[in-house]
Amino acid sequence: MSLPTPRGRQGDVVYLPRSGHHVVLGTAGTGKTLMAAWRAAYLSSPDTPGHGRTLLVTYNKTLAKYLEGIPGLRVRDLDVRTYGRFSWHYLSNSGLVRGSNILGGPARIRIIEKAVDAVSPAYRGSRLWDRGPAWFADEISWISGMGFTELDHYTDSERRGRVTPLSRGLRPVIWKVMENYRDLRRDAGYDFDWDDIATAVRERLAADRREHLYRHIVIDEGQDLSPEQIRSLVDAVPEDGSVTFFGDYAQQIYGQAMSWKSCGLSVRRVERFRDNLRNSKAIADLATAVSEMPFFEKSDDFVAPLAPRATGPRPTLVRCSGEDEELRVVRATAERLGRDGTVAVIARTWEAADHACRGIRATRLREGGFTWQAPPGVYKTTYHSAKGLEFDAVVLPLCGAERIPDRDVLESFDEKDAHARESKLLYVAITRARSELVITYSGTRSPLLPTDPALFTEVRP
Ligand SMILES: Nc1ncnc2c1ncn2[C@@H]1O[C@H](COP(=O)(O)OP(=O)(O)OP(=O)(O)O)[C@@H](O)[C@H]1O
Repeated sequence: MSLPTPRGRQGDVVYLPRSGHHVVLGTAGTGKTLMAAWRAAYLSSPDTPGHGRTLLVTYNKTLAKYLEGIPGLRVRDLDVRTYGRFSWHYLSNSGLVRGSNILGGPARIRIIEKAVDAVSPAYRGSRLWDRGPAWFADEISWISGMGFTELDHYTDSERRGRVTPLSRGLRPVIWKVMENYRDLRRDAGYDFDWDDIATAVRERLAADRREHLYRHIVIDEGQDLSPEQIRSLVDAVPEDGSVTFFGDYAQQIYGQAMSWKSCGLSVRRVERFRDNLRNSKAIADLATAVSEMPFFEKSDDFVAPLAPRATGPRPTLVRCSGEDEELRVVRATAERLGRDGTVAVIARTWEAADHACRGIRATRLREGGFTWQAPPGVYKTTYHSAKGLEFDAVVLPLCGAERIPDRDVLESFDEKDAHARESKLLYVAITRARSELVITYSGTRSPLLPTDPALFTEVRP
């Protein structure tokens, strides 16, 4: 099957000028991923004047694999990559990374914890140390993502992405933790982590006299790349090349909270997609209600959606007497819906997704596994990894207040920040469903779910 033909504004976006920078914002399900694919295919096609090798880049591996599988994208001059893969390859080809010496995941958190232990005795009594290592990891990611190389840049910056402001007086202390972490990391044999690698890419590009590998870069889910990552992509194309950025700020789930405006993109006008072509009206109404909750932070880049035309049943909210009953409902519902179409059980964590699907056949979508024309069946994934994908039906299990917002996030951030972050994830998860959505909970339902009874059909098993 080939790509659906662009409609209306979509066609204008595919054929935007072949040089310069372009920004396309759109709400969920408006065709950004498809048009990113179309644009990348157009820019790399030998029939296009000014064509050249093109990179289609996105944040998460599952989406990159999904894009790779689109038939129209299997062409010689087009590479589909995650940002991590692009940056690693570039530095590796330049001899600047050895093997896999880029730090990430729990090992990074452990080193940050050691850095906190090393710095904290000099500032005994500070409330800063009440924060968990995940909070420090997030702050260090933010500093790296902004590309700050001097303390002054950090102390003078407006710290976006936190509902609760972070006092400027504490920033030199956090900077010390970051420096200490980087020293410890180097001692452990790691030159970079996945956040500061972008600055290394930029530094290398500035000194690189070789011909540019890519003439055009198309970015999907651009809101999840840090400003420094976007700047590195802008630096990676020649002057007669192009960067096209597609994004949705309502789905910004990686904490950077910065607009494309701070990313080195200079554009004449911003294109906006408002027609949701994925969700039924009832599902889109629920997503809109989530985005209208008081803690859901909306930036200037938020695009108000138009109500979709597709009809479908209202989302079902199943109130269960306990977790055992809830899991029985989730498994039976997923098996029933998976007979005729694709159904994803999307949970907040991998542990919850595996738990919810225990005993049934479900394909785990961790680093791929979901293709352009996936067959009917049950798929399981997390809110983060479902990014960019879509399914005929979605089941969101374990949506009680005990689990959503996530406990670890609540412990690491204060309640306002935690709710702002977690409601974006919930928004992403809800908007993955084309026509059917089932949400289950036991105990008290999550405070992140809207309370308007008109949005759901509420049932007990
Ligand atoms: N021109 C079109 N013709 C037919 N279907 C379309 C068209 N454009 C988009 N769609 C359909 O709309 C749905 C959403 O498209 P897509 O995944 O590209 O949206 P998106 O904006 O990237 O969404 P999200 O940001 O929520 O992941 C898909 O099912 C896609 O096939």
